[in-house]
Amino acid sequence: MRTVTLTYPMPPETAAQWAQPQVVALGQFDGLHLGHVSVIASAVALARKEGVPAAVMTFHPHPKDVMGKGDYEGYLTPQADKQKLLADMGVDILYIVEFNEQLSRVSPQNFVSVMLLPLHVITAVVGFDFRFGYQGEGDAEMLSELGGGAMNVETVPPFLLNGEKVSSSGIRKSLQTGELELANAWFGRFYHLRGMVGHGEKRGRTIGFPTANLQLDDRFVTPAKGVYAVRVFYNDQVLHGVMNVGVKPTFHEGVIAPSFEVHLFDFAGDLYDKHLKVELVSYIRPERKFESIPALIAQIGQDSETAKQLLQQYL
Ligand SMILES: Cc1cc2nc3c(=O)[nH]c(=O)nc-3n(C[C@H](O)[C@H](O)[C@H](O)COP(=O)(O)O)c2cc1C
Ligand SMILES: Nc1ncnc2c1ncn2[C@@H]1O[C@H](COP(=O)(O)OP(=O)(O)O)[C@@H](O)[C@H]1O
Repeated sequence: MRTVTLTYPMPPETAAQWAQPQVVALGQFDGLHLGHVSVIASAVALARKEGVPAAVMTFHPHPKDVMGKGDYEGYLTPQADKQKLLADMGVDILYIVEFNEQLSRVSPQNFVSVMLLPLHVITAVVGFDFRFGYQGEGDAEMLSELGGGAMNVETVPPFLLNGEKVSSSGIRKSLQTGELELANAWFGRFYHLRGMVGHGEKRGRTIGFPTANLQLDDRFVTPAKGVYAVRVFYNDQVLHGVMNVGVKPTFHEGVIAPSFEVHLFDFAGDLYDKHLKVELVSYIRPERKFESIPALIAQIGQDSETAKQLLQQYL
């Protein structure tokens, strides 16, 4: 897959370089959940049928990150993850349009005439609720009108799971309230975090549970505070473990930034500065303050047993 960064307005030489008959799926696609997958799979299938490249056009940073008041809660699939997942889906070209104040003011007309038609897009594939252009004035119907005869528009209906519409906002809410099962079902895979192992407070080893403290690679959506059964990808190995997301109220009175710490089963070794991918398989319990350190140790022991049971099916 080729990844191409575009800015508005697209310079003619850039358009000339990438202009070719192509099918383009348009959208933010943060999460690449089952709904997004159905839009992108439709685009890939259409492109294969027409014998042209399958492209995705998305925006970065997330419009809410740019337009909000600094309250954006992060990405479900940061850029690097998005690229990998899209390549795995058979996408040939990923256009990342730089989102900024200027782009937010572009009319639907100008977006289509400056960013789509010069690329010779033959079909644009969008989800049923796709909006574009200044204040979201444009929808699929307008996209089709503005494309004139040059560009078809295919609209993909909502993807339902147990009668509910799969959505990024629903996934964010589920992750933040500990409804991990629902979030994972809507993703069609396990939610994961990625990061380098940094130094913590060096207490873990003294209580019999060393924990690798993750410094996240990007601004991931923070899942609910608490304990998770996790699968950890380290080099070529898949290891099982238990993760605590939280502020360690047993040891800290004030508010500290949440930490993401993983205790790996059947592992001994140095993980500092190593890169881990951590898949969140099950939510076990909320984080809480313990009256004593032995009580916390006993609970972590129980959490580990629970996690081992839950992860058994993935051995
Ligand atoms: C499975 C697990 C569950 C945990 N649960 C809690 C908890 O409920 N409350 C709490 O204050 N700390 C909890 N912790 C965090 C420990 O307090 C922390 O791992 C320990 O203080 C070591 O921190 P360090 O790695 O920074 O040295 C948990 C840690 C693990 C691995
Ligand atoms: N089973 C294990 N799970 C996680 N980390 C381990 C394990 N065994 C050894 N380690 C190492 O120990 C470190 C964690 O020890 P800990 O005392 O909790 O220190 P820190 O507070 O710096 O995280 C990890 O970063 C890793 O290098």
